[in-house]
Amino acid sequence: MSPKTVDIDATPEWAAVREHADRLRDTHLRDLFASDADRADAMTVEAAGLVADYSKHRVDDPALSALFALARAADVEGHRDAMFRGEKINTTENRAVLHVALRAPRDAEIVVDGENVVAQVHEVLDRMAAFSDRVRSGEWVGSTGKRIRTVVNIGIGGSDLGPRMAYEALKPYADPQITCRFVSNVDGDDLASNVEGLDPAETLFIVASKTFTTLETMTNARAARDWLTSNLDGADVAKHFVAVSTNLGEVEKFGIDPANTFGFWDWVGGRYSFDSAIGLSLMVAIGPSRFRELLDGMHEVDEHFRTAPLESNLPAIMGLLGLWYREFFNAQSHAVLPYAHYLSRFTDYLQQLDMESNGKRVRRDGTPVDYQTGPIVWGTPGTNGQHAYYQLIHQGTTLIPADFLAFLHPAHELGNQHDLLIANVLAQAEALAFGKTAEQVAAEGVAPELVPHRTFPGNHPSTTLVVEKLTPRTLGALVALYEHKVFVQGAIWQINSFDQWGVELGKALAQRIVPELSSDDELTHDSSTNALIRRYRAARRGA
Ligand SMILES: O=P(O)(O)OC[C@H]1O[C@](O)(CO)[C@@H](O)[C@@H]1O
Repeated sequence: MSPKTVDIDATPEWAAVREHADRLRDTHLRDLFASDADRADAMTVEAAGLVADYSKHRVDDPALSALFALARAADVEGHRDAMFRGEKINTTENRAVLHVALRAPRDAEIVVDGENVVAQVHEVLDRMAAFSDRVRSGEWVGSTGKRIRTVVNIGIGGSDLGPRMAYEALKPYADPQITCRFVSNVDGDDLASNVEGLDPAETLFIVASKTFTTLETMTNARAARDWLTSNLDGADVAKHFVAVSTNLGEVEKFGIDPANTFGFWDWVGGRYSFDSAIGLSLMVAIGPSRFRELLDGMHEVDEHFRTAPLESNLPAIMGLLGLWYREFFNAQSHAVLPYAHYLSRFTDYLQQLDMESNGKRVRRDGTPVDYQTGPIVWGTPGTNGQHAYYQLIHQGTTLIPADFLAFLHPAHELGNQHDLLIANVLAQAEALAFGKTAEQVAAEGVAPELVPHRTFPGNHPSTTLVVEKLTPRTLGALVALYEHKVFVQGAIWQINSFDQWGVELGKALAQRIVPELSSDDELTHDSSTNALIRRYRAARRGA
């Protein structure tokens, strides 16, 4: 059943949130903290080992109550329950949205079209585990009898970003005997540079594609097969290629043994799929039991999201705070700033999760939105960003709400380096919130003409997420937290967060341009595109 579309910005709850935003527009975080000694304690919530301090946000209790009322007016809880029940809430594709089933325990039951999908999930997980164990133990060998040393995942978007991010994040837990590489771009330099120096006899390719028709992935998969067969005498493709896909027919046509194909289902969206068989490369790297820990961390957050009242529901709180700034404070973007070297790919991953889900301009019923939807998500691990773009967050003219991610224990203890890292993340959140007044600057004896330059306005909001340590379990919990945050926002904005029609036009135009680049056919694009194609034709003919 399709959830009813509500004119959310015409509701009294929306108007009430706007009133609170107007009331608080000129209130400084300094004053909010000064007037409430318990603010930090009251605005800290814990779920599945994630502790979130959201006290450095420009809200007070009445504003938060209005936001929770808005979530209820949008029936966030009803949408959430419909998702968990397996209803086809992806209405434009008539699909259920059940990534939560991917991490459900073996004895759980979620029925879609008469089938308990949890049983299917565990059947595939068991096959993935058996395969991973064979590769990790050296029992799986390539054509010449050598064990596998490198796994190359070929995929793009959701079939790349998740396993790539998690492999980087969990490197300290990975088997040192096997290295994973990730090839995604149709730019031939990606594949070429990634296979450089590899021994094909010890290389296993995982072709990961939900549809098994994606131009980039299929082009790279064919090129990888050519590389294998031309560099390894008598190569047996079946021993060096496995596939992950929902399209088993196309996989077989490619020449991959169905026995070495790991399926998933149309109710798993690409950007919600790294905990399905799409995570096979990760499972090979970290092993099945650690992969299970990751799934358990996700499940713990699923249960929190499913059962906690909105007032203590972490994804709901983060989603509502994001919406507060996006719509009522004109914030265009949201920074995610992990103070963890191994989370180098986390924000890339979140970009697809958030921007492909909520970068929408029509509501579920096809009517246009007349309010802001998904923000631009960006960021890199600290402290590098501090020496690059933090200047703009501190003193620029744009409001950029941020999530700081801090871990109490590092993977490697090197002197007091972890203290230095943590001091930096705490200092940044503090500086952004409270700034430095002109009076404070002047009192330090700064020359009057420099005072404006050295003044920090502050009042920049952030959430600090504190986690014990980056482990498979906590990584899973973090990913599920952001998945559900995106869900909450999409539900309030009345959009379908689970389709991605916006990527289609460019794909279709590229298919049209490909043959034109190597022909003399008359061009019928706009004058700019025509001229650019002619320039390319001329350069390539001269090459
Ligand atoms: O797994 P596939 O089918 O190759 O698709 C890859 C990606 O392409 C998209 O469909 C569009 O970018 C993503 O949603 C998806 O993750």
